Amino acid sequence: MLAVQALAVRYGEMEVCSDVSLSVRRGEALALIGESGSGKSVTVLAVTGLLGRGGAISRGSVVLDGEEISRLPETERRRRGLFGRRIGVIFQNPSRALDPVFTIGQQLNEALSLTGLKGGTALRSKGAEWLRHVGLPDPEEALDRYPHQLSGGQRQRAMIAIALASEPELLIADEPTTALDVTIQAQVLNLIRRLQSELNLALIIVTHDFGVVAAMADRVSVMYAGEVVETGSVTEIIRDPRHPYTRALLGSLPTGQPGARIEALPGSVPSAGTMPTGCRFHPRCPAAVAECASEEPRLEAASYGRILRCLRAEELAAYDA
Ligand SMILES: Nc1ncnc2c1ncn2[C@@H]1O[C@H](COP(=O)(O)OP(=O)(O)OP(=O)(O)O)[C@@H](O)[C@H]1O
Repeated sequence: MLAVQALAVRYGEMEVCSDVSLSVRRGEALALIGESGSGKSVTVLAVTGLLGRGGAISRGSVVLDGEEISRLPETERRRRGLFGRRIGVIFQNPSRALDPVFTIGQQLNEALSLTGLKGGTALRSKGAEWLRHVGLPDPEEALDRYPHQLSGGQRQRAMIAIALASEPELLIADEPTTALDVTIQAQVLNLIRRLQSELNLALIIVTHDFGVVAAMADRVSVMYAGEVVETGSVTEIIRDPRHPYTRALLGSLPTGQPGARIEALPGSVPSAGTMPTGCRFHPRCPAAVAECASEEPRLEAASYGRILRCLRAEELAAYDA
């Protein structure tokens, strides 16, 4: 459904994504994980044509269902209905995505009319059906409410209903539950997963939480400093992470043992102006050798069926074996 190949994105002079390759099939869920600032959101904005002022795709390709869309200007991509119609997006903060001056029903109508549905009664009953689908209490009544008259969890559900009402082929959820209570988080994640499977959607879920990855996704792409560094099946990556960064991410999870030490990864993601030479992760990498500081690793298929960006991938795998 979506194939992003060697994508680079700039804001003015700053290259904020340098080499992002990922793909997702119909009916499949891909998680995009990485620390804050690794370029996850920028990747999503580039795909949807929402980079905004000063932002542009500078290299690479974005192919949506066979059509190359990265060369289209942002406005053209949006006008042709790629965003909203073929790609549904759920943002971290529903207040950003929902328009405060229109009722939930009016916003649902707009999405539904993209599918060709017309007529007040038909729109209203379909709108209520969507709200019921996402588990909103009193859907009929909720149609006439403004976003501020709903709770945070309800707003998130309404946004999911609006994103799906236009019947997109690809759903992108960017940290869809970060702003919610943990109990509501689980409900909303289950809801997204259920709808994704019922509607056979391609799903990209952006997160920095491996728990979310495990619960939601079939495959995962790990991002670091504007690049994808490892891609593979969720089960395999959680059981046997290969890239030193993925290992560090998984190693920094609390184990649940009282008093157990959490292995913190020292330092932070470098920013666009201060990228290290060679491998971008080398200054923080416990496995780095001299070569890592000078040679840029490419994203390559490793012999054991994983896609990795690490000069020492084969060597470390042999060592582990
Ligand atoms: N509008 C913008 N103008 C300039 N730089 C930007 C803009 N938006 C993002 N960036 C930069 O792009 C880089 C990647 O940001 P992005 O928001 O994609 O990270 P992220 O991985 O989604 O982080 P988080 O988990 O915190 O959302 C950051 O260095 C950020 O400062």
